[in-house]
Parts: sequence; structure tokens; C-alpha cells
Amino acid sequence: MASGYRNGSAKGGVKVDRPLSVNSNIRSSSIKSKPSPSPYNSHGLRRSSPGSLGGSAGPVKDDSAVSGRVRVAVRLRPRNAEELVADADFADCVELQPELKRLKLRKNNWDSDTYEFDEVLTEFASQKRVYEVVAKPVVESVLDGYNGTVMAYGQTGTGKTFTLGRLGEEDTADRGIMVRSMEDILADISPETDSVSVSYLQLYMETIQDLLDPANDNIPIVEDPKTGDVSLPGATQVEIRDQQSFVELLRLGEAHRFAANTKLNTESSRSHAILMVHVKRSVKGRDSFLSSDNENTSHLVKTLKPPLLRKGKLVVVDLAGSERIDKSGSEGHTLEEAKSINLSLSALGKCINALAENSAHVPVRDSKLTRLLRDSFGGTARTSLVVTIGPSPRHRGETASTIMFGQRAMKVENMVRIKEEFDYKSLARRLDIQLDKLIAENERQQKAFEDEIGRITLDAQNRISAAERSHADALEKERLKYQRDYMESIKKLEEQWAIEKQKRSNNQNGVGTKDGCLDKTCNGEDTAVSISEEVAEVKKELENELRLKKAAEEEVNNLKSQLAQWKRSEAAGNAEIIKLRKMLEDEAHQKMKLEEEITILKSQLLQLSFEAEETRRSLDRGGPGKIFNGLDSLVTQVRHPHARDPGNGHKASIAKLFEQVGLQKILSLLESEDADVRIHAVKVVANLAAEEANQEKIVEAGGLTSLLMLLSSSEDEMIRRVAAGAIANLAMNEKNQELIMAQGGINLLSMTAADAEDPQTLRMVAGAIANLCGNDKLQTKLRGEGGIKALLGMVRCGHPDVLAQVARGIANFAKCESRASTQGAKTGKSLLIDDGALPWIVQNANNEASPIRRHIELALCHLAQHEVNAKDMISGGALWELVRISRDCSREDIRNLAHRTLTSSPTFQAELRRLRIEC
Ligand SMILES: Nc1ncnc2c1ncn2[C@@H]1O[C@H](COP(=O)(O)OP(=O)(O)OP(=O)(O)O)[C@@H](O)[C@H]1O
Repeated sequence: MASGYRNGSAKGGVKVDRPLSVNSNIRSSSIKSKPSPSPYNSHGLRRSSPGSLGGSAGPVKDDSAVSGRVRVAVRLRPRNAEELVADADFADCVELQPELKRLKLRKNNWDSDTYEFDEVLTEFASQKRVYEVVAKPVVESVLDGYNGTVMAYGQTGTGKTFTLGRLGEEDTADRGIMVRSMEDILADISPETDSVSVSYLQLYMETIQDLLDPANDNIPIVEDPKTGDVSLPGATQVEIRDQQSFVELLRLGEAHRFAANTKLNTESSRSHAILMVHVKRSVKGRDSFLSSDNENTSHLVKTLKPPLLRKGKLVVVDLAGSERIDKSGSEGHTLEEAKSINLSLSALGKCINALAENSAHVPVRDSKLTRLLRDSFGGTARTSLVVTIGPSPRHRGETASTIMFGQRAMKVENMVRIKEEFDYKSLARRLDIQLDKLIAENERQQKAFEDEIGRITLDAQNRISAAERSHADALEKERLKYQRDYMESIKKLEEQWAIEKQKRSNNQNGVGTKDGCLDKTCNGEDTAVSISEEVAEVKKELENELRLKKAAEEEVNNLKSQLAQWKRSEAAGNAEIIKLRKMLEDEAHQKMKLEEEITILKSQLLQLSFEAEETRRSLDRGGPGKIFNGLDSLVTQVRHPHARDPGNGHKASIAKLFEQVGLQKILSLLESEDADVRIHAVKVVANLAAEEANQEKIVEAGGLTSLLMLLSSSEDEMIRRVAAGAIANLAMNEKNQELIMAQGGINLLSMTAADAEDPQTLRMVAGAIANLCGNDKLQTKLRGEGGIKALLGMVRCGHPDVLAQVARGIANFAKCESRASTQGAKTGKSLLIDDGALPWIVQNANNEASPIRRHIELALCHLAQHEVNAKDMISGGALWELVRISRDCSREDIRNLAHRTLTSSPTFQAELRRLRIEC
């Protein structure tokens, strides 16, 4: 409202309290002038009567706001019974000059102030006239799509409710503005395209209550920050279809309104009542282009525009009475009510003053009343105010204050604006109907088309069958004709033959005349010759026919065999296609399997490259043989106590020792009585075992067995540590791995692991087991003999070197398992999971030591490649780690592997979807 109020200007040039002499006869009288006509001093209404507040009407442009001053009428109530008695000896405090639209407020018997209003309604003014001048122009505006307000202000008991809310059920002449407004609205709208709905509320003690649903008693005011429009979406809105239901609603609302019996009014309203009438109208004429009868759909689409919807809102406000608390005799709760009413009315007064004076600040937020009326004063609505006054000189002060309120309100300029918007809903509805029609039409055409095709096909088929039939008939006729001709010619020939035969026998019987005999004989011979020629010819023809028939039969047979062959080859072709298709499917299947294998091989390659890198780093640092670095000097001390040969001489001296002493001898020293010698011997063996070239010889010579013996029998931890280191070196070779397992190595290593405290011993043991974990054939045995548990048991020491070996062992094991699962050699979930490795894996998946982290990341990827592990991994929290690896792992290849693994597993995918995690 603040902006709305601020926009108000005093264009009307209202001069308040500036005395203006209008009649020299009236001494000391003064006129409080009516504002000079503003260029926009009309309501801009087409239908308002000349007597309306609107005055001369001018059209309002649809799309722009125009200035519209608040119109104010004053209405005087007739003396009531009490006043007729109490004020019998006194003149009224006001004198009205309706024709001049002036009101004189008596100061005393000889002096008065004169005020001009837009309309002055005497105590004799009918309700009809009051409606027509105060409200009708506003109602018409609302019907045109503007917001409008009609409000009554005045001292309690002066006729506000009488003016606005009278239902007029006993005497229709008494109908007030609310009832008459709805009558006009319902008469003007079209029920097919327009709608009217109402809300009825009261503002009581700063809370807004629904008069149509009193339980709804704390309705918030919602202000659109863009448009400044105020609405009460929490209020009940009832659609009105007829006047009777509206009157019922008003009666219902009135029954819920707070009222009290005060000294000044037995039925005094203690709340501000607000009736909101929402009028929605479709603007005709603009949407004719949407006619669904239009056959030409392209034309329809080209001209498609949404229809316009005009949304006018009429707000009728029956304010609670302004009153002097002492006069109204309010006390207790009624006193509180009175204070609240006065507070809100005074907030309204302040806002109107600020607007009238074009003040920069309008205190609109001081009360709910002013917030509700922000559009009515200084906003976009057409506003008409009726100030009601009583005649009693005893209430002159209140009457004067009401008049001043009205005078100031006359200075408030609103910028009235039409509320018009595109009716997309209606457009959508229409388009839906249009679309349905088009679809139905399309279906109809489609059906007609299909019917036509069917008809043509049937017709063609009939014609073909008819042609085939007539062709067959013709052929048959032809055949019969030829057959008949043939039979006839045979018959003729036979007859001829019989005649000739007869003739000949006759001739033979007539022998006696020599010449005649001779002649006859001669003739008979000629005839016989010609007949036999003819017979020969017929025979020839017959043979020819038979040959042709045979040829035709052969042709038919030939065609038949061709057809059979063609059918055979078609069947063969189909079989070939099926075969090829099957091959194609097999190929696709094979390809898929190969792709899977490639993925696994890639992951294994990754593992191997990682291990190679680790080994290289380890070698750079001194490697697993680091603890043996001192051996050279130790051996030298045993064998050559004075020698000092560090660095490069180390390997050379061991090799020399190997050559000089011989392997058997060195190995036998492992069982020496002398503990020192045993220590040095085991170190020498360990050093030799670090060289791949020596490993086979050591094993062949029984070195592995001796080293394993040392693990089980030696009390000395150093010996056990070095022996374990040597075994770890030997365990790098696949053949040795099997031997170690066969000789119960895993048990011995497990026992050593369980007893040892020294991290370096544990590191050696873990390294040995980790190497064994990398052997595909030993998986089940290693696990069965407790290898995984031994490995996991060593994590208790917490030393990063030990943890790195454990992680390597787990990664090796997971890799082998993954390989076995892919090849179908293993079903069921991972033995690592069965042995409880998952929690440690998950816990260390993000270990800050990169060797541990990398091994575990790889182990997780291997485990995740098999759907059978997915559920345990999810419940164990491994999914989060996989997601982390797929996002954050610094190694792109591992990152990609994790991502591939996650996206190819349906179980992981389902869980990720459930958790709404993008991967
Ligand atoms: N113009 C009028 N002609 C006849 N009677 C009237 C007129 N105006 C008011 N009255 C009567 O005066 C009394 C008080 O009127 P009304 O209740 O409308 O006053 P109000 O201003 O609404 O009072 P409040 O503010 O206390 O609610 C009613 O009995 C009403 O019938």
C-alpha cells in the first residue's frame, strides 16, 4: 500500500479549511471547498446516471492506469426516537444544501462552516438513490474489470450498516448497497462465461475472521510484492449463482458479526465487516478465432491467441463506528473493543491524511485495516466513501470529525487500472477440446482410409479371382474344343477308313469283267494308297500330338521339380538365416563376455602395474630384503671378522660365499648348535633367496623345508623374522607357493603371526601370505587353513608397513576370486567377506598411507565386480567408498574402474537410485 498511497496526488486541488465567501448574507460563514474538477474526476463509467459520484464519464483505456479521485458522499440520518425527545428544543447541528452539494456545520446560532462533497444525501434520501450515487458507478467499474471499494465511515449509530448491509427482506425499498450491488452484478454477467464469488469477513480486535466459517478466525493478509495486490487466500469463497443464495450468505455472516448494545446504538457493530465480491468475465469477441467449427486447422493455429479474462473485485467495507468512549459508555471488554476500533480507524485517518498531503510516508502497516484497504486509498481501485452523520447537536464534535475525515478522503487520488489478464486456463480448455476434436477427426479419417484400402484390396482380389476363373474357363473350353476336334477327326478317319474298306471288299466281289476288273483293281489300289497315306499322316499328327503332350508333361514336371527345389532352397535359406542369426547372437554374447573379461583383465593389469610400482619403490627403499642389509657385514664378521665391505660388495660377497662354501653347507648351518651361526646362516639363506636365480636351487636343496622348520622351532624372533622374509622371497614364485602350502607353510606363518610382536616380523609374515594370496589355485586351501584370518589378525599391530602387506594380500585374494568368478570356477560370495574382512577394508579404504589405500581401493573394485557381493558391500558401507573412489581417487584408471563397476551392477544402481546419488 505504501507505494500505492504515495502515488496518490492532490491533483484535484482540494483546499481544506480555506474560508470562501459564497453568500454575503451568511456572516462569517465559510466554505470548505470541494476539490476543483480534476482532469480525471470521473469514474469513467458508461452507465452511471448523471447524478452519480462519477459525474461526466469518460472512457478508460484498458491498458493504462488513470487518475481517479476518491469520491465522498455525506448522508444524514433522520432523528431517532431518542433524539426527537432529547433534542426537541434544539436545531440540528447540520444544515444540508443537496442541490449545491454543500453541508453547513453549525458552530453556534449565528456561525457555521460550509463543506462541499461529491454528493450530499439528506435524511430523506432513499436507499435506491444512495445506491445509485454512491455505489452503482463502482459496481459498473467492477463489471468492467476494475477493483472498486464502497466504504461507510461515521460515528456509531449514524447508519453505516443501514446504508450498506440492509437486506430489505420486509420492505425491498430498504435494501442496502450490498444487496443492490449483487443484483446489478448478477443481472449483467453471463452465467456461461462469467463467474461471481464472495467472501465475507470481519476484522475484530486486529484478527480477521471468516464470517462464513467462524472457526477460520486468523486469516493472514497476503500482499503481492510485485503488484501490491492484497488478498485473503485463507478466506472461504462461495460462488454466487442467484440473489437468494447471496442474501442467505449475508444473513449468515451478519449473525456471526460481533455486535453490542451501546448507549448510542442498541445493535452497534463492534467489528469492521468486509464483503469481497470477485467478478471474473471473459472478454467476448477476442477469442472467436478459436471456433472449433473451423475446418481449416492451419488457419486456426496461425491465429491462436488466449482470450482475455477481466477480474474485478468489489470490496464493501462497513466500518465499526467511530465513537467517544465516554459517550458510548463502553467498559470492560467492550472498552477494549472500542479502543481497538478507534486505533484502526485512527490508523486509517492517518493514512488518508498522509495521502491527502502527498506525504512521503504513509503508515499503512499500522493496522490490518489499512493493510486491507491499501488498494482502496492511493491504490488502483475506484473508491466511493459514504460518511454518515447524525443530526444531534450533542454529537457535533463527532460529526465535525466525520466531516473532516470525508473532506480529507476527497483529496486522495487513486490510479485506477483495469484488471485484465490472458485467460490461459480457458485457452487450455478450449485447446483441449479442439485437440480432442482433431484427434477424433484424424481417427475418423484414418478409419475411412483403412476401410477404403480394405475395399480396394477386396475388389482387386475379386477381380483377380474372376480373371483367373475366366482364364481357366477359356483354357478348359479350348482344351475341350481341341479334344472334340481331335475326336471328330479320328471319327471321320475311321468312317472314311470303313467306307474305303467297304469299297475295297465290293470291288473284290465284282471280279469278271477284265477291263472293269483291271480298272477297279487299279482304282482300289489308288484309293488304298491314298488312305494309307492319310492314315500315316493322321498317325504322324497323333504322334506329334503325343510328343507335344509329353513335352508339356515334361515341362510341367520340370516346373514342379523346380518349385520343389525352390521350396527346398527357401527352407535351407531360412535355416541358414536362423543359423546366421544364432551365430550373430553367439558372437554378441561372446563379445559381451570378452568385454567383461577385458574389464577384469584391465583391473588385473592395473593391479599388476600397481604391484610392480610398489615393488620398484620397495626396491628403491631397500625392499623386503632391507633387514638383510646388515647381513653382509655380519657374514663377513663370522667368516672374515676384519672385513668391512658395505654397498656394492654385498651381493658379490654372498655369491662368493655361495660358491666357496656351497649351498648344502650353508643350509646345514641352519641347524647349527651355535645360535649365532644359525642367525647368520639364515641371513645368508635369506639373501640368497632374494635372488631369483638362487631360489630354485635353495628349494631343491631343501632350503624351504629348513626355513619352515625354523619358523616352527626357533625361539629366537630374529631367526623367525629372517626366515619369514626368506620364505616371502621364495613365495614370489608360483611353484614355491604350492610347495609352501603343501608343507603346511600357511599354518606355520599363521602361528608366527599370532605370536610375533615385532612389526618387522609381522611385515615379513604378512608379505609371505600376501604372495600366497596371489595364487589362483591356492585360494580355498589358503582360506581353509586360516590364511585370511591370520592376515587380518596382524592388523592389530597398526604399523603402516604391516597394514600395507595385509592390504596387498587382500587385494591379491580379491583379484584371484574375481578371476575365478568370471571364469565360472567360483560361485557364491567372496571368502574375504565370509571371513569378516569387509569392515577392515571399509575402515581403511581411505587410509592416509597411499600403499594401503591403493591396495584396498583395488580390492573393493574386485569385490564389487561380482553381483553376489553387492548386498554385503552395501550393508557394510563399501558402496560409499566405491562412490568416493569413483569420484575422488587420484588415479584415473582406478577411478574409472570403480565407476564402471558401480554402473554395471544392478544392485548398486538400485541402491544409488534409492539414495538419490548420481554416479
Ligand atoms: N437513513 C436512515 N433512515 C432511517 N433509519 C436509519 C437511517 N440510518 C440509520 N438508521 C437507523 O439507525 C440505527 C443505527 O443504524 P446503524 O446500525 O446502521 O448504525 P451504524 O453506523 O452501523 O452503527 P455502528 O457503528 O454502531 O454499527 C438503526 O436502527 C437504523 O435503522
